[in-house]
Amino acid sequence: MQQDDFDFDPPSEAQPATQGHESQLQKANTKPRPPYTLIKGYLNLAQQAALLKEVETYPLTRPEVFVFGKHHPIPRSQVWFGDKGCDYVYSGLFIEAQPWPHYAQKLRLKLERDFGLQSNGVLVNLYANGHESMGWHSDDEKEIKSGTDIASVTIGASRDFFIRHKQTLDKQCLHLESGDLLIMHWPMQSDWEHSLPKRLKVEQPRVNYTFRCLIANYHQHN
Ligand SMILES: O=C(O)CCC(=O)C(=O)O
Ligand SMILES: [Fe+2]
Repeated sequence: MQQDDFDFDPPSEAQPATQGHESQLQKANTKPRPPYTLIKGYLNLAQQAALLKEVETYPLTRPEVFVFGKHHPIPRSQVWFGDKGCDYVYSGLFIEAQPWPHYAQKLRLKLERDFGLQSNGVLVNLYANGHESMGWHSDDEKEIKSGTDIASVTIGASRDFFIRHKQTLDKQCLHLESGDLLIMHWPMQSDWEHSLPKRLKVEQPRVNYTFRCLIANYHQHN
């Protein structure tokens, strides 16, 4: 065992704090409820620190998107790590998979061990401060494998995360803090959108990892 492996290997003791899809409350409530599981404090401080340090080595970029006839840099920076053949088209941008860094890979294996989460790629977003954000969207790209969940891990600054039903516009706000894990269960992306609004008072950076399972080689065949 490598010395730096110690802190990702023990099984997690964290328990689900909120189960978006199974609570008694939900059964009694007729309003649509997003199918998610929120696990507060999933990662301990050492795990968070290891990931934050690793982020400094990531080849983050700030691609431009074409909206309303103009090019705009996205209001955050990002990188996509994935297995061979797991390239991704996200916000209309083709992103080639970069090889997995050490701790991002360890986190992927931990999620698989703790929850049986299947993933072959992770999108990492860095929000330098509360001026950076992500607009309403669903992670419903065609290359995402049907039936798979999306796991989102937050490190750094706490931020509000909104979830909104596409038809009823019912809205929920989750306050995501460093170390929290949010699992968005299939088929949440078909009925719900999510966003990370600006919070101008936030001065610290936040990093978010969203683990996804793609159909391998999708862009070679489509
Ligand atoms: O930063 C977040 O919590 C959201 C990230 C997200 O929605 C995405 O990467 O698709
Ligand atoms: Fe998303």
